[in-house]
Amino acid sequence: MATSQSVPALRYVDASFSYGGSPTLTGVTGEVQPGKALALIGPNGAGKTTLLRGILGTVRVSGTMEILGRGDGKVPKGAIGYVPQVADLDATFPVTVRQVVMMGLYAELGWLRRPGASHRGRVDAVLDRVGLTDRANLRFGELSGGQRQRVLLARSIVASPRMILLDEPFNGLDEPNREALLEIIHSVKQEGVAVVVSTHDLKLAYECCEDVALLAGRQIAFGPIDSVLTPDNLQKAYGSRSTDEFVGSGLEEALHVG
Ligand SMILES: Nc1ncnc2c1ncn2[C@@H]1O[C@H](COP(=O)(O)OP(=O)(O)OP(=O)(O)O)[C@@H](O)[C@H]1O
Repeated sequence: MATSQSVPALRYVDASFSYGGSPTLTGVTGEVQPGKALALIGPNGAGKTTLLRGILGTVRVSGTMEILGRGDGKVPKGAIGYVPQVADLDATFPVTVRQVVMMGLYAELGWLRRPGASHRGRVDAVLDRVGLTDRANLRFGELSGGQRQRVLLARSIVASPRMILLDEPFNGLDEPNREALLEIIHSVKQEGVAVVVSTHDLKLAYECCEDVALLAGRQIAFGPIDSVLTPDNLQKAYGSRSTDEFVGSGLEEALHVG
């Protein structure tokens, strides 16, 4: 878990992100302190996932990007937890909930992947934390979508990361699962973990994030949520698109504020 409040967990200055050709996302400047959360907000194709991939080192980044105080991309094993947008696990794959969470320790376990009692204890503790102890031996595919999302979050935090990246984690979740996920995010923040979450859900941003990066192929604005999510900035990001598709997300209300 994080120990220093002075070194940002993530800091980038005029960073650009590309898949090899011309940049997909440009002009990104901002930082996330340990124990704080940043929401990445923007329309489809804005570059939210791309920015997360930049942190993970799977897309090309130019400009400055420092992760946990390092600018060389050499992040300690297990220091970043990741919950992808689309589950990277086939729900029909015969693997138990406990095994899925254990995957979060693979970097520590090495290629033999032989967990000891302490690894099993950590998996049990994190399953308890996400409220799924009684589901531990079920097949992953037998769980509801929201429960699966909680398992994937458990997998991302079992190695005690210093930063977690969540790609649209609340898509399609019902209220109890949404609440459960929010509570876990709040509790890991209290332990000093930095959180970066891509979301279309502005309410979520208000509920758990201090800062927002508003993106639309470039960074429109970065900073405290109230100063970024202004009608003017949202219009810049979303243009003249109908707000119908955002009903319930908080965007429609935000665009009509003031
Ligand atoms: N592997 C890839 N190779 C090339 N271009 C890609 C790749 N993945 C995404 N892109 C492009 O990068 C741009 C940004 O996509 P990205 O997935 O980062 O947007 P997003 O803001 O996360 O969108 P959404 O809200 O729909 O998930 C899009 O134009 C997309 O087509």
